[in-house]
Amino acid sequence: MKRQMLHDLIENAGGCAVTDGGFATQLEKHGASINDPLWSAIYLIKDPHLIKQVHLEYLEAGADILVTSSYQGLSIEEGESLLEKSVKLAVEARDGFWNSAIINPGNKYRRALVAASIGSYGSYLADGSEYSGCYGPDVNLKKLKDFHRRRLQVLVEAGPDLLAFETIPNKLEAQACVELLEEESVKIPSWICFTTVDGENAPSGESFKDCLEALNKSNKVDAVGINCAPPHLMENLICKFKQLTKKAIIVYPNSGEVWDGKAKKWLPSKCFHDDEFGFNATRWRDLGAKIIGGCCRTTPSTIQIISNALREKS
Ligand SMILES: C[S+](C)CC[C@H](N)C(=O)O
Ligand SMILES: N[C@@H](CCS)C(=O)O
Ligand SMILES: [Zn+2]
Repeated sequence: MKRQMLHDLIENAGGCAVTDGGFATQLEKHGASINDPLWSAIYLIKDPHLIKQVHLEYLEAGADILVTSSYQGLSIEEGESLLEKSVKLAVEARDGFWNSAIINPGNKYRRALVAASIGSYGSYLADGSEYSGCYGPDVNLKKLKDFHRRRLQVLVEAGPDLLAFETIPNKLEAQACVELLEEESVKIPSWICFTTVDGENAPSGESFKDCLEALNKSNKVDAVGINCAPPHLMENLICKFKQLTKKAIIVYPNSGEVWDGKAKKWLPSKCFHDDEFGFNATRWRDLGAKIIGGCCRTTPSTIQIISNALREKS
């Protein structure tokens, strides 16, 4: 049953599954220029092969979940077909990789799931507000639902295994996402991830207790957690979320660099190097995280280290 897919994956992975790392970051490692309102989705037009290659690199590194390149961008005419294409490319990468893996007697991989990325309204605004939570007085629940509805419909129609709401910075948008999942009768699992700056609250200043209220009440939400926040904040947040929800907890932090929304670049800050992700991933798992990966400024080598650490016999 589709609804069970995410929980089955977690169980098959021994209680903690690995999601992939920064998608745009890895595109950039290949020389891509993503300084565009569509962000990584621009490569759906410019170079779809590169999109598939990045997915394959994350699969090789041990990712159990691929997040599609649909984080930003439906604001252009061909937006709908691009969204479909983002799912198709990830599914093709997954299927090709899996068909080769299973004929290998020493296969150590699991069949990965494809999660359709739905970035926050703030990411579309491209003003850094996915890290501030400040959408201004004109943004209400209806506006956020109107913004997300069509993209959600098109992505679900394209046939991913699950939906990944990413970098949600406030309670209102979390509520909009849940209401849409209910209204659209979405049958596949979903996760909703928040950003945070202080490691205690959502960027808007609202408590995670408040932000999680609507999510906890809905059986359309399978996992909740944090993405694209500094890794040193994860321990405290996992403990906090354990008190606030019975849902599976997911963390996929960035490297610790901070996004400057005006200058459009990552600024150095308190970072984890790849080798620190291994030990920390085992800590996060032991504290109760059920899905662990990386976000911006992490790469397949980060995911390889996480995957190796989580699969080592303890
Ligand atoms: C994950 S953030 C760094 C994505 C980019 C941002 N929304 C922008 O368009 O500038
Ligand atoms: N899935 C997106 C998230 C950005 S915060 C990416 O990895 O580029
Ligand atoms: Zn990120």
